[in-house]
Amino acid sequence: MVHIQLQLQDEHGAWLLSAGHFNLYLIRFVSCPYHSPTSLGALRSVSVGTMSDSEEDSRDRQLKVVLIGDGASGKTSLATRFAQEAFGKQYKQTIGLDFFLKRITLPGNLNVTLQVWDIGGQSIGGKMLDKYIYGAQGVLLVYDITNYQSFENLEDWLGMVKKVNEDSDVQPVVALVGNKTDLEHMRTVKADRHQRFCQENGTLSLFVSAKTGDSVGRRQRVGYGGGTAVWKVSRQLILPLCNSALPLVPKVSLCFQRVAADILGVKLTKAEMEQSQKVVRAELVDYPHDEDPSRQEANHSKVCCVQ
Ligand SMILES: Nc1nc2c(ncn2[C@@H]2O[C@H](COP(=O)(O)OP(=O)(O)OP(=O)(O)O)[C@@H](O)[C@H]2O)c(=O)[nH]1
Repeated sequence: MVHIQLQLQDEHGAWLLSAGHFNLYLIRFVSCPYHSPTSLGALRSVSVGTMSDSEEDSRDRQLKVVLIGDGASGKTSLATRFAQEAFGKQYKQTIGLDFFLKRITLPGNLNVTLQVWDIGGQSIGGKMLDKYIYGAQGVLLVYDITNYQSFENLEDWLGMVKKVNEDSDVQPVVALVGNKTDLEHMRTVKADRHQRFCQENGTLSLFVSAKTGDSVGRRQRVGYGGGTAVWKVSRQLILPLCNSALPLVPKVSLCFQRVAADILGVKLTKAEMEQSQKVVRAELVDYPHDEDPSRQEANHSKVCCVQ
């Protein structure tokens, strides 16, 4: 086992990443020009050493999770909410990709370091996308519930994930993430379209708001899609929730936690799910489908969220 210490700075000298015990594929990443130099700066240092068996036993598990989906669907916001509990209103397009690291603990005191690869929406036509996705154990397919096109384009994003993994025995855990649920009143992608996509493609199903950190609006029964032989989908996690009298909604951090747990085959109990989530009630205002949501701006104040 090789122990690697990496330190990366952006072009302004801010630390992007400083951590050890990385897998070898990240080293490949560093040594190849996968990244636009404008968003990933200098590699500060690399040290390589060996690790004993006992050290290896006690080390954190490392998981690579990629966020993909159209530009402005909220991938960076989700990653920032997860890693830094922060949200920025201003849109700054991700060029290439950005990294986030966060350590989480799963049941059984299992420490997991998630490497979150936030892939810019413009990468869909680019040459590097397959390389960014390669090796990911988890894939969050993100769309904006108020932007139907961002949902439609998921076929292309998922197609790329399938292509990258076509020769692989182990398939990534894929989650469909409907973001911006705080804008429920502007929703253009119906929840049943979302669920159908999950069933057809065997993905996990999540609704979130990077802005609030929660899922708000229509109370969402968290569930898995129907599953196919192609995708690795564990149903263990969801059963307790499906049986729950009160459907629950996840916090952003729980989405990442659930994907990590599913990758590692760890079962989260209902109590563990509830620990990191708030149930949010919202009064809904339903509009005719053919109405342009932008014309509904004046009615936004009718939506009231009670926590
Ligand atoms: N209301 C609301 N706005 C959000 C939410 N998530 C993101 N946004 C906003 O949507 C815009 C785009 O968010 P980003 O996170 O930069 O989107 P992205 O998918 O990373 O975009 P690319 O870098 O182009 O791929 C920003 O103005 C965010 O503030 C959300 O949950 N609710």
